[in-house]
Formats: sequence, C-alpha cells, structure tokens
Amino acid sequence: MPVTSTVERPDSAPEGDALPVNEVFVSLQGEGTLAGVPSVFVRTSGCNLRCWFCDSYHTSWEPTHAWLTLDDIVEEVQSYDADHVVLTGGEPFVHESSQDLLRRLDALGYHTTVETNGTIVPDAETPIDLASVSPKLASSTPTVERDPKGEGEWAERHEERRVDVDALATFAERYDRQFKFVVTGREDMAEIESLVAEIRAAADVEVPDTDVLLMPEGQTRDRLAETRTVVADLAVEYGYRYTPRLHVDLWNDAPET
Ligand SMILES: C[S@@+](CC[C@H](N)C(=O)[O-])C[C@H]1O[C@@H](n2cnc3c(N)ncnc32)[C@H](O)[C@@H]1O
Ligand SMILES: Nc1nc2[nH]cc(C(=O)O)c2c(=O)[nH]1
Ligand code: SF4
Ligand SMILES: [Mg+2]
Repeated sequence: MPVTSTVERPDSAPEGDALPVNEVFVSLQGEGTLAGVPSVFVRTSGCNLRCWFCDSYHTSWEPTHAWLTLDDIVEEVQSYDADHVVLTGGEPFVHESSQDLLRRLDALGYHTTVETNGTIVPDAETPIDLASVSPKLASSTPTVERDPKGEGEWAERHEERRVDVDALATFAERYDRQFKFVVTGREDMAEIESLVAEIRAAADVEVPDTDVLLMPEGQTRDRLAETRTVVADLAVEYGYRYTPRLHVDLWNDAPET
C-alpha cells in the first residue's frame, strides 16, 4: 500500500495509538540473516539521524507519511500471506507507538524484525524477535560535500547522535541481534573494529563475529556493482559476515520493494 500523502502538520496525530507511515508492502527480506524470507514491511517516517546515503529519503530528509492507527496497520499486515514482519523507517523508535505495534504483532504470533540505527532503546518488555541494528559510521555523516539537501546543516547533530555504545550493548543483551554496518570502503574497517570491541566491552553477553554483518553501501544496482565485491572481500579478510542487498539486486531502487 503506497502511503504517500504529505501531511501539512507532520506532528499532528489522530486520536488514539497511531504511527506516521510512509509505506506498507510485502517483499523478500533483502538484508541480513533472514535475507530471502517473505515479509511484510512497515516503514515509519521520521528519523533522529541524517545519513547522506539514506535510501529512504522520504522518511528522513523529507518525511512523507499518513498517520495510520495501529488497528489500520495490523489490518494491512494481516491482509498479506506472510508470518514475518519488518518494522523499519526512518527510525522506528523515535515513535513510542512502535513499541505498542510490536506488542500487538507479537501477540498475533508474527516474527518481528526491527531495523534500527541503535541509538534509541525501547522499553525492556518490548518484544522483538530480531533486532537488526545498523550503527552509523563516520562515513555516513552528511558533510557539506555529501549533503543531499542543504549545506551540511545536519552534520554536527548527526555526528553527536550517531553512536551510543551503551544503547548498542543493551540491544545485544536483550535480543537476538545482528549488527549490520553499511560499508563504503576499506576506510570504514578501523571504526567497525573499534566499535565492535567497545560493544563487547560494554555488554555482558558475547557478541560473536557471526553477529557482525558488512553490507555494501548502494541504493542502486550500479552503485552496488562498485561496492559489493570490495565489501565481500573485506568480510573474508576480517572474518565477519557479508550481507547482500537482495532487493536492490532484484528490483533496483523501485519503491515498495
Ligand atoms: C533506511 S534504514 C531504516 C532503519 C534505521 N533508521 C537504520 O538506519 O537502521 C534501513 C536499512 O538500510 C540501510 N541503508 C540505508 N541506506 C543505505 C545505502 N545507501 N546503502 C546500504 N544500506 C543502506 C540502513 O543502514 C539500515 O540497515
Ligand atoms: N526487501 C527489502 N528488505 C529490506 N530489509 C531492510 C529494509 C529497510 O529498508 O529497512 C528493506 C527494504 O527496504 N526492502
Ligand atoms: S538512520 Fe536510517 S533512516 Fe535515518 S537517515 Fe540513516 S539510514 Fe536513513
Ligand atoms: Mg530499505
């Protein structure tokens, strides 16, 4: 279901429990350890970060959405023949109601994955079957040269917010998880190594190398053609896992895929 109406006042929610939703669609999970699994995607709008490469521009740089009640969302999810739901965004956890949606989906027996940047931790009792955490590296920062919209106005705020090691460690402690790093090139590896070491030091559970995934940066097949082999070779070299971007391989940058 395309949900593309821009609301005049993005902060105005209807009565009751609701979320600003950019799109709901069924596809194959394209990323991570569940790649290939048919899943319903619920994409909330709004983000606390601004990655220059964000492939969901209309949830971050120019948020576009309709406010849907949780009843509407659940009904839409149930209209598809899939038992996996991926809650993504934007950053789902900027919205308190994302936690309520996860509780509702869990009660209905769905397997839930949340795609999150790992900076906002939900309440401890929020049920999540797979926390798919994608910590943002320095190479994601929208500097003047890489700002898709302005002239680097977001760079400082993005830089301040993009990593919270305690939050990342909490995700590791509470949930089945994967740490999925967007890799632009070899330059990113030193930061990934030190961040993984920091998460391991802060968490009171083990974080094996198999929970660390390298994902090539690329919103399009053309860009992935440049990055995927480089990143696959880095995964072999460092002993981390590689994840494709199946949906980009299959459908390029088409919406609702
Ligand atoms: C749009 S984000 C939404 C969830 C959350 N805000 C986050 O960043 O994890 C969904 C996934 O796409 C990844 N992503 C966004 N833009 C990308 C790009 N240009 N290349 C590769 N991965 C990208 C993010 O890192 C994240 O794993
Ligand atoms: N097919 C498909 N798989 C995905 N896995 C994570 C996605 C996301 O945008 O969070 C995504 C997406 O947008 N499409
Ligand atoms: S954190 Fe996620 S949604 Fe937000 S700008 Fe970065 S990739 Fe886009
Ligand atoms: Mg996506």
